[in-house]
Amino acid sequence: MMFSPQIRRFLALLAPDRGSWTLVGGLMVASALGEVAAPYFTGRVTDRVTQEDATAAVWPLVLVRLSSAITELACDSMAALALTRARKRLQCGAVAAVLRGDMPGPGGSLGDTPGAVAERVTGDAEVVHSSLAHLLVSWLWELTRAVSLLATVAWLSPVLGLLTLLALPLFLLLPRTVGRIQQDLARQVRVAEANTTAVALESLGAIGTVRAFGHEAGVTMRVQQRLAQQHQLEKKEALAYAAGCWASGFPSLALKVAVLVLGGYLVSAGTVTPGELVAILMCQLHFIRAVENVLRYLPFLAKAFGSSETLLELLEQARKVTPGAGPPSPVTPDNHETTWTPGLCLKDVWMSYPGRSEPVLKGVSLSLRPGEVVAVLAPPGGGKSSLVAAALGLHPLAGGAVLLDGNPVTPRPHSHPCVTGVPQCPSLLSRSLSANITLGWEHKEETQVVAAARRVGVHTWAKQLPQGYNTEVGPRGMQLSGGQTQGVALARALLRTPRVLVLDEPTRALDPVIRRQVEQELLCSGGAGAGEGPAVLLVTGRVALAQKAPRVALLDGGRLRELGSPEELRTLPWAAAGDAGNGEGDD
Ligand SMILES: Nc1ncnc2c1ncn2[C@@H]1O[C@H](COP(=O)(O)OP(=O)(O)OP(=O)(O)O)[C@@H](O)[C@H]1O
Repeated sequence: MMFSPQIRRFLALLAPDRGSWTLVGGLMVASALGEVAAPYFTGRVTDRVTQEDATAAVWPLVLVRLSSAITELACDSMAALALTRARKRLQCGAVAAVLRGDMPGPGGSLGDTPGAVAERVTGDAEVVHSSLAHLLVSWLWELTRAVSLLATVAWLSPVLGLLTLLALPLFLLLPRTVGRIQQDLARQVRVAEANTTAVALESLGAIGTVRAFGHEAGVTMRVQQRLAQQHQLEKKEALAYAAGCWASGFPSLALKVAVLVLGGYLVSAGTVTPGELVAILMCQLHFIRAVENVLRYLPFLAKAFGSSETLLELLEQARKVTPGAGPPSPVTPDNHETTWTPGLCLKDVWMSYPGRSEPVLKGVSLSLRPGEVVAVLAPPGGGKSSLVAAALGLHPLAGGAVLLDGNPVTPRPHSHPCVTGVPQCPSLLSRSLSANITLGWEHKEETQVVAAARRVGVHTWAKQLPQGYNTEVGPRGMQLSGGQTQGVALARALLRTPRVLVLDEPTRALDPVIRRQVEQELLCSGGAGAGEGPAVLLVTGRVALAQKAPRVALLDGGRLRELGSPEELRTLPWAAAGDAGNGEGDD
């Protein structure tokens, strides 16, 4: 049977519980027999009312109804459990796919900030679960009842069964059209809600800056504009809902009249007995109610599907990206030829951002042998962080390749990180200082953690904390200063003894004394000789730091040019003014 992509995605979500759902279906059909029993046996009693054994038809009715009630209870419980498992799968799957990079994270279609992405993932999954927990099971009940009742009518009188069947398109077409409109609107409303939340979170996150610059009115207006857009969509959604209710009521009236007229004729013609007509009329009444309920639940179901669509669509894409054999490299296009060279090699790397007409990296090539240190100097906005993201394999490339010993660089979970980086704004998690340094490498000895911390000046302040390395750093490391956070990120990278260290303005937030120590450490961590220690790619806007490196390259306008020697920096007017532009004095 052909389903719409939306239903297919939803069924894929329920598929792992297909055994439970098959049992739920079986129990539903068994229970629906109880619904059919009432009209059927009432008809039998009507026909036998003049006979002595009229009560003989009553006992089966009682027994069938009783077992039907028990079956219904078992069925509801099983369905509720299966739906809870589906919600867990949806949430865990989405979070895992975002973390793996298979699904867009902040800045993608789920939202601009981590808060917006989290709100979409949990919010969408919650809406789907709460709607479906109430609706899907009830809807399936009504559908099963409707089918059983229609089958009974057709069995008692094929003509009246056919009439009922012919009336069905009237039941379906009108509400379906309205349902589509509702579904579309529901999706738009979810997007508008997420946008409003993103704007509110952004404003609250930057409340200090907003107040300092007296921009409260502007921010409030922005939030109001988003709310107004959302309100407009919700009004349309309410109108569509009212239209949906009307569309589900009108066809039932038409069917009732038709069955009464034709049924009366069939009794007078002797085709059906009066008892059978009573049973048919009762079945019809229940059938119409069941179909009305099926249709009444449809808009809500459509809304639930609409709310989950983006998430399910992205999960489906994520599944296609990762077919069984492990994730492909997110950075190296499939058809790129690889050649074996030791160390890190950026080969003709191109990188673009959506919505930006010009590539941010244009054919960047650079190789670092083990133990080599290369500084890349770039002006503000010159593409430093983009180059670092490319070197770490964190951003898809538009062209070219990033290779380590001839193999594409891929951030793989649970494997030894051969290429490690320190971003310009490192992230800490709400854990202890020690756990933030080890982060995923909990097997490391405390002495190793302390040794790494000593190398970057973290030990000096860490030992003064109330619980030393076990001190909690607070949500997102809020209890540490910018310089301390940068130190932790550096210790984290060094602890892993990587083959390549990629550093983005690694000492910017450090105080001058520690900065000198750390710079010395980083510039020497390459083993001070080719072939030993990690290769270090040091990306910076500070001329004074770049000058200390044995090899220097300039990144400007997306293109990389390596200088003959660091001394050449003195001859560049742009570079000479660079540090002043950064607002950071040289040592
Ligand atoms: N996600 C993004 N979407 C669109 N454009 C982006 C994105 N990230 C960066 N850019 C743009 O790409 C260019 C390079 O950005 P990048 O952050 O790599 O520069 P940078 O040298 O690290 O900047 P800074 O000196 O501020 O650290 C900038 O013009 C920036 O506006």
